[in-house]
Amino acid sequence: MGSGPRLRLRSQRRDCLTAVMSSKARKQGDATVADAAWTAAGKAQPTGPSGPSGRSGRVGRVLIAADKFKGSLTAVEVAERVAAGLRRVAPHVEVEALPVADGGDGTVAAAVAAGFERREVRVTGPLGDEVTAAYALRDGTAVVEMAEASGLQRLPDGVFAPLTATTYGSGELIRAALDAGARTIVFGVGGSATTDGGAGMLAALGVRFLDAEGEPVAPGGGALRGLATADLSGLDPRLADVDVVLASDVDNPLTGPTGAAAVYGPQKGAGPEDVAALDAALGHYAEVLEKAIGPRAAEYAQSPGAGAAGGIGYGALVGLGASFRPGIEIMLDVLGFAPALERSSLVITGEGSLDEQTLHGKAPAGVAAAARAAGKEVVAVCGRLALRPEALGRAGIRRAYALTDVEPDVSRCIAEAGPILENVAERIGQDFLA
Ligand SMILES: Nc1ncnc2c1ncn2[C@@H]1O[C@H](COP(=O)(O)OP(=O)(O)O)[C@@H](O)[C@H]1O
Ligand SMILES: O=C(O)[C@@H](CO)OP(=O)(O)O
Repeated sequence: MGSGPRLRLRSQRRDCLTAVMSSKARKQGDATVADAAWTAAGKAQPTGPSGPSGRSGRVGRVLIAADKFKGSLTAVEVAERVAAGLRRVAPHVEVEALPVADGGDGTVAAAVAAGFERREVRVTGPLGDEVTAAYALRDGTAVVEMAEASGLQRLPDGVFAPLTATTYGSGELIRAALDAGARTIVFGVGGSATTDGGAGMLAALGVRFLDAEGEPVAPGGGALRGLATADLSGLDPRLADVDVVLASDVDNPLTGPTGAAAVYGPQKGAGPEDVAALDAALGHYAEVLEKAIGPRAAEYAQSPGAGAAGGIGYGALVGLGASFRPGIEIMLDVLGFAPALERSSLVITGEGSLDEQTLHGKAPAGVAAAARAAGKEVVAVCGRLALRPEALGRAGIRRAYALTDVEPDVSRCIAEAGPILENVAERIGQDFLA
């Protein structure tokens, strides 16, 4: 496995959303300016809670670094609503928004909110139809999100295709990033409709996957059972000079009981027989690749992240020379989280459901770990909360605020997520900022 690129943190880069919010804050009077000066001096006041309410006295800039609430709010909307609620009770407080993502769907949107340029490309969707997908580009770094081309969100009418869905479009997105001159590609994976081991992606980048008759195998993971040879000689030569970082929030191997098909196949519509067929097909695919490129192909199949997004992690490790990094970790670097953290004293993170999964490398856990290491106070917002206070505390989250605390009817929480989140943010403002 190659070593990952050293992405430099860009100091003081303010994102578009932040600029909007800051200018709004400035309009609210001198108090904000005074507060901004105080935070700019980098002298974050001690933020330890001073009472049962968690009120911490004077808090400097607030950093909102939350992921989306899947199914109800994008990460940008979460940031906007939280900022609006905070302002109602603490208009003097300066707020900075840095929507985050962990490699799955929403990753390009987070990069764009942080100032990357959004580039759209027509690519092949999971069922072979054309879709418009976007990647993000800034200063030679491209953020490519496989879900943009090959995600569940791309299935027309939500009809699953566990055996036939292809990652070909993800390869086309990578090709577009290469055409644009990217030197580093952060390849965010997750939220996929596919279980093809990344064969479609590699085919789009020049690898030939042939059956016993010498014909290209059909798209999708199911057809990999009939794979006879893999020819990597036509792989796009530009990949040799580009650092590819596999950004994933899961570290599953390619196959077996914790592999791509067994764990994530069912959420793509795979029944037990499909799971068995896909698992066998992926195992066979790895054997064919081992014949083509040697034992490292077998080693990669066991590597963390190989089983991400239907095995596209494996395809990226084997074919693109990618290095694996936990998605939220690399994305925090890409988004410029460290400097934003430094100028803040309270961090608000969150996602739709704060649960056990959150603790295993999802965005709020990554944000909280980094913020805690920097001695910052962290609270979380979420649609639903399924973690006990002790578990939150271990993750570095002082308190979590759920929409369902305000509105017990979950369907209303989803339908009216924005206004309810503003109310929740008001409570945070009262507890920590007023
Ligand atoms: N507004 C909301 N109110 C209550 N629950 C929500 C809301 N939005 C999302 N959720 C819950 O969060 C789940 C999505 O979790 P989330 O953490 O956003 O994504 P992931 O699937 O990556 O874990 C939804 O299935 C739903 O249960
Ligand atoms: O696409 C997938 O197979 C899974 C794992 O990578 O994604 P998510 O974590 O979003 O369920």
